[in-house]
Amino acid sequence: MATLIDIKNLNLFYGTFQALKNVTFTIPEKAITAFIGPSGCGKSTLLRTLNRMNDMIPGTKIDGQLKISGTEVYSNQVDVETLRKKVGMVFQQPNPFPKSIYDNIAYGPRLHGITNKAKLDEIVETSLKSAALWNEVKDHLRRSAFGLSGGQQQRLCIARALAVNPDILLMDEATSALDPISTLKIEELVQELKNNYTIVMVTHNMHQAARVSNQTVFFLNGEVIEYAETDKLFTTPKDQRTEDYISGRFG
Ligand SMILES: Nc1ncnc2c1ncn2[C@@H]1O[C@H](COP(=O)(O)OP(=O)(O)OP(=O)(O)O)[C@@H](O)[C@H]1O
Repeated sequence: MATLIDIKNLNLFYGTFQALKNVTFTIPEKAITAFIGPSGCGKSTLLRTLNRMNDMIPGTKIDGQLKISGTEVYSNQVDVETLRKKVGMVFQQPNPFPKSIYDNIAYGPRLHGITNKAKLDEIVETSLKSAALWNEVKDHLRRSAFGLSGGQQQRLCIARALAVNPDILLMDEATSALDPISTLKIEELVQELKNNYTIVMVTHNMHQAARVSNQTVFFLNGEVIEYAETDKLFTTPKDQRTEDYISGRFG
């Protein structure tokens, strides 16, 4: 699998607190990479560096290399709007806009200058189909997104991210607020999406990482302890700390 994201000696500080320490690994394209580790180990921080969401946190300092498709993400030349279009994000709590289902999906494309109704209709349909939601909502696209169930809202948020045609989808514990059936649906959906997108997911749920991902990265105290194919990491971890974590001895 070709490398899409190349991280080398990445350090991140919140003020004087160092949240990421010398992080080095690569993320392959069109695969699912899971970040696991105990609370506070830096998983979400690293995820947010990938589309520069940390830029919004005052006092954040970052050094080292973070390249996506060979381009340094933290270079002055990078247009953050364009970066965030290419690197979409789905959060823990479904966060649809207070708008109709249709307008939630059309929001991003409109922002990027698409006004043609037929084109928007097509994007809405394709995105909802890709997020496995179309059949459930196609007859009431003008209804408020708030009328959907939590699991449907999360698939709507995935559809909204897909509508601007990203390469990468970041998922920050995107199923932790959902019931088991909705979680399973999203896990199945993510398996489909990896055919066309590179997925990076933070999960607290080791079973989910083991079920869904191709690669797993184990973090502890801001450091990458182990990075391996998911099967290998869960069956024959190389580091004792990984073994202790996956066997439930801490965290
Ligand atoms: N905005 C912030 N300002 C200061 N410190 C922060 C900020 N965000 C996170 N941290 C600290 O950085 C460390 C890493 O946090 P992060 O949220 O990345 O961990 P995490 O592994 O995703 O945790 P969790 O699984 O609980 O979400 C923690 O010690 C946290 O307290």
